[in-house]
Amino acid sequence: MDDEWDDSCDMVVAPVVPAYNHNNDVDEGHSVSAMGRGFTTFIDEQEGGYFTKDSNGFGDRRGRGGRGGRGGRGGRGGNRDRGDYENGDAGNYNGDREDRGERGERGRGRGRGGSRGGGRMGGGDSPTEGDGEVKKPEPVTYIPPDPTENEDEMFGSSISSGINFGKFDHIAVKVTGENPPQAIDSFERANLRKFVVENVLKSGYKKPTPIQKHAIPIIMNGRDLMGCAQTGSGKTAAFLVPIINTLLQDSRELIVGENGCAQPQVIIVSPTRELTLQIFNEARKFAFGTVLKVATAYGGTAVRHQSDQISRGCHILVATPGRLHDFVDRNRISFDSIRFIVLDEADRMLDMGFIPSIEKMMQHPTMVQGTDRQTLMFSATFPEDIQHLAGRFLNNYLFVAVGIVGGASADVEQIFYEVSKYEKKTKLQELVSENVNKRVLVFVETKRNADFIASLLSEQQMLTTSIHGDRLQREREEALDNFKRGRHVILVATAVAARGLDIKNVDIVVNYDLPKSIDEYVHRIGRTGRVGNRGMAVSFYDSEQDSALAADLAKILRQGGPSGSDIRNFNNAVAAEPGQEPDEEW
Ligand SMILES: Nc1ncnc2c1ncn2[C@@H]1O[C@H](COP(=O)(O)OP(=O)(O)OP(=O)(O)O)[C@@H](O)[C@H]1O
Repeated sequence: MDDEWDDSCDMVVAPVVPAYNHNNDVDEGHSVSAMGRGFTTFIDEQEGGYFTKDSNGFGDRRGRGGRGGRGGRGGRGGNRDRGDYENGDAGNYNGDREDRGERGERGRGRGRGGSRGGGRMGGGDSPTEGDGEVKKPEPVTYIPPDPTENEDEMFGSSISSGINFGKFDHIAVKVTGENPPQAIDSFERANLRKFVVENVLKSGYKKPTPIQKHAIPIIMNGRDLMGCAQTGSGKTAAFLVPIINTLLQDSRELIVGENGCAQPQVIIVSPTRELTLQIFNEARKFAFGTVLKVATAYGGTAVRHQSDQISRGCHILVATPGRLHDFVDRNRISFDSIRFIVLDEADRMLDMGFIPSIEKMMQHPTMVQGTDRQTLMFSATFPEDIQHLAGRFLNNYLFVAVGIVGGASADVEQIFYEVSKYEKKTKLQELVSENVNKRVLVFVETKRNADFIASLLSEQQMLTTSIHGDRLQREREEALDNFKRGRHVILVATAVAARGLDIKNVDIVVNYDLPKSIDEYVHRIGRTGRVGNRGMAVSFYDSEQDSALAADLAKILRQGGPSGSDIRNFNNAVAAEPGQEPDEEW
């Protein structure tokens, strides 16, 4: 029973901190004052129409979603990524102690003051109610739908490559480090096993992208890797394909220890639950038809359910750090058999919010030596200070940079409107009415504003939903699914949706509020214009709020990246591709 599981939770209770008097609830994963949680335009399927409610969009279940831990403020320069990597998936070991962030599932219906900061496992996820009384956390009962077994559905999830896919070949690639292996130029000639090639081809991949051309042989040759390539350029397959191939080529016994303690051979960690779920589905796809078992562990879901799956043994575990540590602390997972560790969105995973979790994993007593495993890190952005940190976990690694490290996808047209905060609403309304039936992803800074904007657009008869850290996990997954399937054409999101999510046909990304860091901007606009498809990003620039970002934005618009190259200054940096940087029209 989940209850038992949760009761035995070794929770450290943070000291009671007076309610933080936040301004309009910047979405850092802490509590907001009471208000409806989440907004969705209701789709009345029976009637075939829709109606809207100005409630929380979920009938009378008005309990607040509680809080997760503080998302951990970005390391560099203060407010970096102060977003919604929330509900405790971010760092501070609140982990899935984050589950308690979901206690609103039972609808307590009262707001709570947020405890800011946070010590170990307390962080923003203290079980105190603001009155100093310690409440027993309610267990999370959400069991996500079983992953599809339908082959068409499984392989149909990819975004089809677009008109500019061929131009990937013109992007300069730099590979630095000792003895890089030769890049591949086709999946068929990459010495991959039959099943793996079949699964790649069934996914609709005809040619590898530049990061895949380099990362696949590097990983198959047993090397560690830091890989940097623009958003939507196939980094996920760049690590999954060679890992799965290696697991099949050099198979090892799948071990489940005493009391169902699983020993995965691969751990892939990512900063958000939705991204974790997406990578899990990708891994299932590339491992389809093989003996490999893939499992997932992420917060906001019933622990027992995931625990049962994992205890059957898994070669590959895709997890958020919080839930991963919850399982590790309870001896449900150990690192004794690890062969690969992957940090996806690695710069985020090594940022202040997550670094304690990553260190905890890397230094865990059961973790194999760095030289006995491969450690792989991927992101579209990789600031130098984070690269320094990353170096601690890597062993004689190769660094692959496709194009400019931290550069924006050249397939995204970037448009800016200078608007004051009072004009934003009208401008957004105009924009969506000029783009009826287009799929629009709107980023806002606060959870409260996400709901507000979603309800505003719904009043305009736009099928709109929202995703943010105050929504229950079930609601978050439903919102994303409805947006993916086109049942809702507008998704209003906080930063929780900024990284990694691969959604077909996102026509326009709107930065209703610009983010605080340029890297975050690059990730957000990268939700459109993926795999050679064209996309558009419209940003509302408020000179009172956003001037600190202006210089970096100008750089990005000139197609320059903010973050440089391999910090190790290898002399052997080679432009591995003959091509030049793409010209203007790119
Ligand atoms: N070689 C390929 N040919 C065609 N499509 C591909 C290829 N590789 C990946 N894709 C598809 O491209 C899309 C983007 O891939 P993916 O999500 O791995 O990008 P990413 O580089 O990780 O982006 P982000 O930085 O935003 O996380 C996916 O739908 C994926 O299935």
